[in-house]
Amino acid sequence: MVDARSDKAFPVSWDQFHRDARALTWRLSGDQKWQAIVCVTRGGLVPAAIVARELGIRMIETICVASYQNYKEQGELKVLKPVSQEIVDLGGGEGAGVLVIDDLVDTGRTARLVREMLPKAHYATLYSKPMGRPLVDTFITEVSQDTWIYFPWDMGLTFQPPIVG
Ligand SMILES: O=P(O)(O)OC[C@H]1O[C@H](OP(=O)(O)OP(=O)(O)O)[C@H](O)[C@@H]1O
Ligand code: HPA
Ligand SMILES: [Mg+2]
Repeated sequence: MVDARSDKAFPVSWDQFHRDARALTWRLSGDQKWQAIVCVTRGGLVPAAIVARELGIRMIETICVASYQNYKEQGELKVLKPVSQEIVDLGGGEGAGVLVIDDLVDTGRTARLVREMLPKAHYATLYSKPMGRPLVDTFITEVSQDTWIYFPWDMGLTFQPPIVG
């Protein structure tokens, strides 16, 4: 489980995730009226649902990318479905007025690719690591590069042996 990339664990409960998603929404709820949310699947689906509910946004698009296989190993970045031209053209083009939501930025490779498609969009994540941070406009919590974030949908309740005994 421990490797050079991530020897610390940052487990996030459903409660914490929900609180962080609401905190992100507060930061995004200023004067700007978002025309649409683009969520980066699959990790962006859950935060996007919460943010969309809080901001009253019903225009929601996906961009489907995959890169991490076998957990923690990043492979080739694959775009399985790009964002539609209709969404790119909103607000005058290049994604202006569009809010991109993902669960986190790590190396920033995913964010860089999405930004090429939507250069004027606002990129928001719940969590960030130092390498990806320059690519995000708004985020809630930063963890170190060698930390692995465990999302609630990837975990379950397990018995913990007593500390003594
Ligand atoms: O900054 P990066 O190093 O590119 O990593 C961040 C991306 O990695 C994860 O997605 P993943 O490709 O594992 O797919 P998933 O969302 O379907 O889990 C995460 O949800 C981000 O989208
Ligand atoms: O720290 C992480 N946790 C879960 N998925 C990820 N994908 C890239 N980095 C991470
Ligand atoms: Mg993802």
